[in-house]
Amino acid sequence: MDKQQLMELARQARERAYTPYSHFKVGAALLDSEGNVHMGCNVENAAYGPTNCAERTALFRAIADGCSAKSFQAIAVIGDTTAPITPCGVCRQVLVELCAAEMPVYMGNLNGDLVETTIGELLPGAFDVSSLDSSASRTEGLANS
Ligand SMILES: O=c1ccn([C@H]2C[C@H](O)[C@@H](CO)O2)c(=O)[nH]1
Ligand SMILES: [Zn+2]
Repeated sequence: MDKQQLMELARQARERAYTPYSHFKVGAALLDSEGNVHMGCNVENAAYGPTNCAERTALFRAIADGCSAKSFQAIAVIGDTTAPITPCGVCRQVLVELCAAEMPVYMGNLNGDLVETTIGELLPGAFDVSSLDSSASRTEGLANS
């Protein structure tokens, strides 16, 4: 499965988006370690806050289907944007949690533009599991005092 094929699946996932409020449809396709693809779309809510982005829908589906964190090969995201769509901050945080820093992230639009990056580039210096290490916090606390 190449990046164009994964993007085409994201494009198909986008058609299923539930967007009665923004009318802004987004699709995502997440390639797992076995070559299976988990598709996601954004799902909005009248209370706005509970809205789930396409990227997180795909990631959470894959975890619920039994995939391991950090085992994914790539994710493609597509929206009807002038420049290729870029994941929101909340999705970047979830991508950091569940994907390897160097995993390819393909960002596209309906015109066929495609930009490739990684979650490490999208969210440098992220707060992640290593940030919760209490001995590291203590060491930094001592260094800062
Ligand atoms: O990368 C993105 C950016 C936005 N959205 C959704 C959230 C909301 O439903 C709509 C408008 O922000 O697009 C996504 O799904 N993914
Ligand atoms: Zn998001």
